[in-house]
Amino acid sequence: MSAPAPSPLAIVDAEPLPRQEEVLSETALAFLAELHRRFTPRRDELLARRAERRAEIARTSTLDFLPETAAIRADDSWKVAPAPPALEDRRVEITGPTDRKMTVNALNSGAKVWLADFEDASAPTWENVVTGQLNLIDAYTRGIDFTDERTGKTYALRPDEELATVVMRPRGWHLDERHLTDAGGAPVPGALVDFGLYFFHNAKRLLDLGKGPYFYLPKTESHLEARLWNDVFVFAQDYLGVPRGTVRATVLIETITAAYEMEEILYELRDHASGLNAGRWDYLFSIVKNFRDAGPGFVLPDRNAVTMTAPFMRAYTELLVRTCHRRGAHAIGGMAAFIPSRRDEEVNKVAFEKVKADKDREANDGFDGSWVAHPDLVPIAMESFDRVLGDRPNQKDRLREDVDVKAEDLIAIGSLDARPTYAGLVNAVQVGIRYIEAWLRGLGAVAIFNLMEDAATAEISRSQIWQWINAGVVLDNGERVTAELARKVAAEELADIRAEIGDEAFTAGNWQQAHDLLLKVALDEDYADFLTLPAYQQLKG
Ligand SMILES: CC(=O)SCCNC(=O)CCNC(=O)[C@H](O)C(C)(C)COP(=O)(O)OP(=O)(O)OC[C@H]1O[C@@H](n2cnc3c(N)ncnc32)[C@H](O)[C@@H]1OP(=O)(O)O
Ligand SMILES: O=CC(=O)O
Repeated sequence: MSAPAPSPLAIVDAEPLPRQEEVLSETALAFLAELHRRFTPRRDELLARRAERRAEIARTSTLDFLPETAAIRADDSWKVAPAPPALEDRRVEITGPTDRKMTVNALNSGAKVWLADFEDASAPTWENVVTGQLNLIDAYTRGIDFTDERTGKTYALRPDEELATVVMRPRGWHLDERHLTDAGGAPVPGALVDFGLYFFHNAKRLLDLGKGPYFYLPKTESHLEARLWNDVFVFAQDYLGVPRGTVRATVLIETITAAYEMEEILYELRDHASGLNAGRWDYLFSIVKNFRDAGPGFVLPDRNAVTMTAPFMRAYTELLVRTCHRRGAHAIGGMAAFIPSRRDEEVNKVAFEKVKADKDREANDGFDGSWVAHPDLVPIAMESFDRVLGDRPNQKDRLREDVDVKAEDLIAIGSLDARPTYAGLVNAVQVGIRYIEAWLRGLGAVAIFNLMEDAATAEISRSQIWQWINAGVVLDNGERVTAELARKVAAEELADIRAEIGDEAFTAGNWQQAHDLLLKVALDEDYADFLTLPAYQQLKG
């Protein structure tokens, strides 16, 4: 029996955008409708499984490798598909949102790869969702060059061969796109919208350019979610008549549950997998979120005091490199949050030193490449990886058979010496308010106190406040963290911001709203799974 015709999707509650018909064409929408019809029910089931698993963690306060997939882990015979030429050498990857300027700057940055971000570095306004897709199409058709009317600066792409390879990051499974609904009024998952539009418009064009439709998959919590992505890829390739195996996906290992299923995730995606990435910030968020009520042994100190050399973080990255190389996949390092400043030499010096130390460690540990958040950091990371890789495109031959990570090593959180501080609480509140305010203005990534902040880093801040209150943490100054203390600190921060930027700018911004939202997601007993879920309800556009 043939499948029923896809229900038409409606664009709802959205002002028309210039050139939107180029992205939201009839044929593209029919493809999205088909993706939605086939895969959203399974997405819904998998979200329900997430909740069951979290309930299990709340009951047991532990995690282990899965007994039912032991045979996959024990089987030495399988490998992932060989990397396509454009993804053989990934020694430096720059990340960032897909606005027009960032698109040109990232492609020109000298990095091997650009993670074009529709996820944590992008607030999902309809405009960002649609024009981000247009910018990528314009980049591939070489129609993106422009002059910034505000500054008069002109932006033009360098010749083809020097451009970074794009690996596009769609939204995670949990976020819906409220501006696209089916006949029953149900929204289409943002992941399918972002993936679908990008794949539909660019897959063939990218093949003609000698590249391909490459993706970063965020916030995956299990190998079953990876299986869903694999099925989406198979269907999408067949639909467009593109050979199976053309898509390549790099999975972010950035949830604590996925860390126990790295092998299985690669196995599910083996015909489409090209690597794993150590998404450290979401990983910390996931640890706090999942063990938020597991007692004092799971309380993390101040966010900025948890470094990649903490034993449980090291266990995670070592296992990731070992797993990838055993299976022929690239292991890609994470984001050092220090941002340089073209105006402040001292800030620059600190950023360069910190990023160099981070990238040196990753290169020495066997990673094949790593992320930077800013073009001025590309040469720093390049040097770290050039030193170790030389002329080789990667170091997948370093199998790291010396690595032996046990289940308990990944959650040995109590092994840290540092304890939460009052300054850490203040910083969490400051970052939370300032980040949410920017997000409500449509900015998904911002520099705050010379650190890159995005949805993942802000999630850690608000979750730590929640956890510290729940665990009755006593800070270094002797104060117990309570909801009242958090409210007092937030009120002080709001007053400080008003004094800093003046009444006019304060009123023009979303500061009170951001303050209220932060307190909601940090204090509500009913912990929101993602801060972007309630924030999206309030996002205009
Ligand atoms: C945990 C995770 O998920 S990490 C991945 C998600 N996060 C990100 O991708 C963050 C990426 N980084 C950024 O968005 C930016 O670097 C920010 C917001 C942190 C700082 O940006 P700015 O304040 O514009 O920095 P700054 O003023 O120093 O920028 C200098 C120039 O570099 C450009 N630039 C800065 N970062 C980037 C980037 N990541 N990609 C491309 N260009 C960039 C700016 O556009 C600017 O260009 P211009 O000179 O033509 O105007
Ligand atoms: O997405 C990356 C992370 O560090 O989080």
